[in-house]
Amino acid sequence: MFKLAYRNLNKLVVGLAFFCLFFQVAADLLLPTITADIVNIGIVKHDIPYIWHTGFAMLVISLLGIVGAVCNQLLAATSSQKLGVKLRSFMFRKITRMANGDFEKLGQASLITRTTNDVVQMQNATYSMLRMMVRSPMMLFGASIMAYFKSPRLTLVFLATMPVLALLVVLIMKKSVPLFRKIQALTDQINLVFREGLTGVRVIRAFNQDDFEQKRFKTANSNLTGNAISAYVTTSLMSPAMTLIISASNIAIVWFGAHLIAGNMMPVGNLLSFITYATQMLFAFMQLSMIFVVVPRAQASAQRIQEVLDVKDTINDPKNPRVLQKIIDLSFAHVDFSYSDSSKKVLEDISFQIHAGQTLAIIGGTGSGKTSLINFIPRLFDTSAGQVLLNGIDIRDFLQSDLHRRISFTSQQSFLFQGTVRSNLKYGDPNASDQQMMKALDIAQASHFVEEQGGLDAPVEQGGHNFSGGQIQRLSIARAVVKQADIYIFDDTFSALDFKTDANLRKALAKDKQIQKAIKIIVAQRVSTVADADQILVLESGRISAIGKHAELMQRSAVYKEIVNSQLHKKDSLTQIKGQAYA
Ligand SMILES: Nc1ncnc2c1ncn2[C@@H]1O[C@H](COP(=O)(O)OP(=O)(O)OP(=O)(O)O)[C@@H](O)[C@H]1O
Repeated sequence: MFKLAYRNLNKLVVGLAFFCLFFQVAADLLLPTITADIVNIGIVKHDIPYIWHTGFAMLVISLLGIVGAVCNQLLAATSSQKLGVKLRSFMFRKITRMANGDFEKLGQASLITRTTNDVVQMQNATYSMLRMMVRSPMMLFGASIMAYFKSPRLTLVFLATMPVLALLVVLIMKKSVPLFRKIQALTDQINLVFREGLTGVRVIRAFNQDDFEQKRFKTANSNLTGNAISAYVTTSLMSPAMTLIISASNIAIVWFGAHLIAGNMMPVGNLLSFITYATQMLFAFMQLSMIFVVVPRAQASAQRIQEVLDVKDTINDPKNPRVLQKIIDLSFAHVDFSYSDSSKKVLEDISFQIHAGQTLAIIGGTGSGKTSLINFIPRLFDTSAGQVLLNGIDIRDFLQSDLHRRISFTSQQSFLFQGTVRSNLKYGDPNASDQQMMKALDIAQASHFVEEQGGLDAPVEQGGHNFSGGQIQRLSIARAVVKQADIYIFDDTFSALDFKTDANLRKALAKDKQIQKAIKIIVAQRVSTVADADQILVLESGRISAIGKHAELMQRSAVYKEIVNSQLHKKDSLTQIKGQAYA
C-alpha cells in the first residue's frame, strides 16, 4: 500500500502536508505547558501582566496550530483524492487494453469493485496516513517527553496503563483485521450477483427464477452485512474501552498528583498540563491503533489494485515498427492457436490469402473457431504459431494504432454506446459528415427506423436498449461502414437480420465504391450470406475443411454440401433461396 501510494503521490505536496502538521503538533504540545505556567506563575503569584503576555503568546501559537491543521487537512484531502483519480484512470486504461484472457480471469464484477471500492479504501488510508500516521507517533513521543518533564513520578503511573491498552488493541485487531480484509471479496460477490441480476433480468423473469435470484442476492447481501457488522462492532469497542482506561488513568493521576501537590513536590499547574498530556498520549495511541485497522484493509485493496496494474500487456507494439501502406493483401500462413487457459488447439494450420476488392466468407459449425480466426486481424489475440501477413509483412511488425486505423471490425455482440445515433456513428470516423453518416445508414438498411426515431440526433439509451436486436446490429454495421477502411470484418453480424434485409444490405455493400476496393471478411451461418463470396472458407473443429467458390465447394466439399442441404427446404434450391433473398 505504501509503495503504491508513494509512487503516485506528489512528494512535494506530501512534504508540505507534513510540514503543516509540524505546526499543529508543536502547538498541541506547547499549549498545556503554557497553561501550566499561567496557573503556576500568573494565577498562583497574581502576576496579571504575565497572564496577558502569555495569553497573547497562547493565542498566536493556537492560531499557528489551527492554520497548520487546516492546511494539512486540505493537502491530505486533495492528495488522497488525486491519488484516487490517478489510480482509477491507470486502471481504466489498463482494463481497456487488457487481453481478453486476463479480463475474463479477473472478472467484470471484481474489476468494477477494484476500480471503485478498493480505490476508495486507498484514498481513505492515504488521507489517514497524511493526517494521523505521522501526527500520532509525534504526539505520543512529544507528549510523553513533555509529561516526563512535568512529573517523572506521574509518568510512571501513566505508563502502568500502557500494557492494558496494548493488550486491548492487539485483541481487537486480531479479530477485526481479517474481517476487514474479507469485506473486499464479499463486495466482489455482491457486485457479481447484482450485475448478473441486472443484465439477465429478462432471462430471470422468463424462467421464473425471481425467487432463486432474490435468495442468491440475499445471501450475498447478508454475508457482506454480517461480516461488516462484526468488523465494525469489534472496532467500535475500542473507543469506550479506551475512554474507560483514560478515565481510570486520569483518576489515578489526580489522586497521585494531589498527594504530590500536598507534599509540595509539584506545582498545581503541572498537574493540569500533565492530565492534558496524558489524554493527548492516549488519544494518539487510539488513533494509531485505528490506523492499524485502516492500513491492513487498504493493503488488501492495494494488492487488488496492483494485480490489475501488473497485468502484462500481451499484445505489444514492435520496437521498430514498419509503415503500414494501403492493405492490398491479407494472408494467413500455417496459423495455430490455443487460448492461454487451455492446451487444446482451437485453430490448426490455417492458411489462405485474400486480395483487395475480394470477399472471404467463413462458415462452419458453432465453436469451429470462426471468431477466434478473425480476432487475429485487428490483433485482439496473437497467434500461437504461424503468421498473419498484411502486404506480405507480419502483422506484429506494425503499430496497433496503424492497424486499427485501416481495419473496420463489427463483432458478434453488437454494442452501442449511450448518446445519439450520430455519436455512435462518429466512433467509426470522428470527421464523418452528416452526408457520409446518412449514406452508411442507407447501406446498413437503417435509415428508415433512424429517421422515425428522430434522425442522426435520435437518442441511444444505455446498451442501445431503445432499439431492437436487429436495429442495433444494423447501426453497428453503419458504424463500421462510416469508417474508410482497407479491411472490413463482419463477425456474424448479419444473423439477426431477416433474409431480405440481409440480401439488400450485402447488395448495398457491394455497390459502395470504397467497400468494393477493400477486403471484406464475412463470418456467417447462412449459406445465402456467403454464396456470392470470392472464397468461402469452411471451418471444421478449428481446421480448414475446404476453401473455394460456392460452385466448387458444392462439387468437392461434403461438409459444405451438408451445410447447404441442412438449410434448404426439400423443394428449394440455392438459386431459389438467393432469388427470394434479393426480391
Ligand atoms: N476466451 C476463451 N477462452 C477459452 N476458450 C475459448 C474462448 N473463446 C472461445 N473459446 C473456445 O474456442 C473454440 C472456438 O470458439 P469461437 O468463438 O472461435 O467459435 P465460433 O466458430 O466463432 O463459434 P460461434 O459460431 O458459436 O460464434 C470453442 O471451442 C470455444 O469454447
